[in-house]
Amino acid sequence: MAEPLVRFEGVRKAYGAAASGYAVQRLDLEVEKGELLTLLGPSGSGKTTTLMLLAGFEMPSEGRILLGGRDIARLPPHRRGIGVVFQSYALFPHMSVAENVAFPLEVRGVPRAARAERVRKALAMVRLESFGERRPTQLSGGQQQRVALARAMVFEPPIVLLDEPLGALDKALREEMQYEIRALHQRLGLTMMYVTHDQQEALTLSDRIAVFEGGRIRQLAAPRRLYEQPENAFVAGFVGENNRLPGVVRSAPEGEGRDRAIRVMLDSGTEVLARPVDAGAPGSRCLVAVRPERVAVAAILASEMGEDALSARLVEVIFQGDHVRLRLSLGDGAEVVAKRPVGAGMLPEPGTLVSVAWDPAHAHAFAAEG
Ligand SMILES: Nc1ncnc2c1ncn2[C@@H]1O[C@H](COP(=O)(O)OP(=O)(O)OP(=O)(O)O)[C@@H](O)[C@H]1O
Repeated sequence: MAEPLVRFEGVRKAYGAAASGYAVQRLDLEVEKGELLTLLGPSGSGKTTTLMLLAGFEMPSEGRILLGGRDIARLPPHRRGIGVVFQSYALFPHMSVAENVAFPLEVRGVPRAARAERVRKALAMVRLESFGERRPTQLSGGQQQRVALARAMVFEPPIVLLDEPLGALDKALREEMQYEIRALHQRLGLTMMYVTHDQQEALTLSDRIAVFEGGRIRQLAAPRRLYEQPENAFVAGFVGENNRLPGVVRSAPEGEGRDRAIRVMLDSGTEVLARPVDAGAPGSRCLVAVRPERVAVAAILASEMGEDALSARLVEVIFQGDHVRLRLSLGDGAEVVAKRPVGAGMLPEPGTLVSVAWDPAHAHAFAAEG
């Protein structure tokens, strides 16, 4: 195996005394050359700290960080040769767009003639060739962020770090920029480490996603795997939408492969089959998670639908453009949401007694957390 471009080895970071806690708990993480790795997690989970440790703006309390196989502990930020893009564009207002992009070349002593050509190329990469003479204030937010990207890439750094770079943009522009960053990453084979708390953004952009919680990585996987096979209740709840049904494990696993299942008594009073992920032994509390798009709803009584169907009352139908959401009450306060494409058949009236069911292979049973 080729040496990863970046390697965090047992890295911990406490901002104050260790007794007051670690912002990053114990990080072992590798970034491969040419990959776009996203750090995803709620506010305060340690994503920015991890990025700052790599950029050199913070120092680890323990552990090592290697870049290209070399320990970078003693290198100040400007000698690490890493490109950084922040949420606030941090462009120099008194300089033109071209001067902003030329700045990293200037500090690295690139001769003037070579600078002009590289600036032109970098601006072309972000489709701003004709904007070189403008001031940053004469650009839209999206354009300013593209200048910041050009400035971070112009000196061809081995890795570009991006901290919520699209956080200040409106939704439409954010989505457009996501495709643009992805295209740049693929076309140029750039290695990128990207911080966001927006799971949709992470799913769109990433080769792999590291899900952070409380300074730890809870799962590191490709987007599809993360979505379809979350390894714990936290990831199941944070990535994509999930119905979360608390209950108690009733039986040890039976069956093999896709059919491996346990029985769970839901708090709402029904027993269901689910695929065990990290659920404990019989008697322990657990959480069954089912994606709304996996919940089938039929306007017949549960007893007619099959032994694993639950009976529910349709509470509300919410129109959401390309799909409708059905809110269903299981009794005892428990609710399930189902998602259906628009035009997928007649819908029962709110108030109707219906049945809901799902393939047990799509119901994941996790150990209850917290
Ligand atoms: N300079 C600092 N001094 C002290 N504590 C800090 C400092 N920076 C961050 N922290 C703390 O470290 C923890 C992790 O913060 P960090 O900014 O890395 O999280 P994050 O996941 O990037 O959050 P956000 O999405 O809100 O930016 C938090 O508890 C935060 O309060």
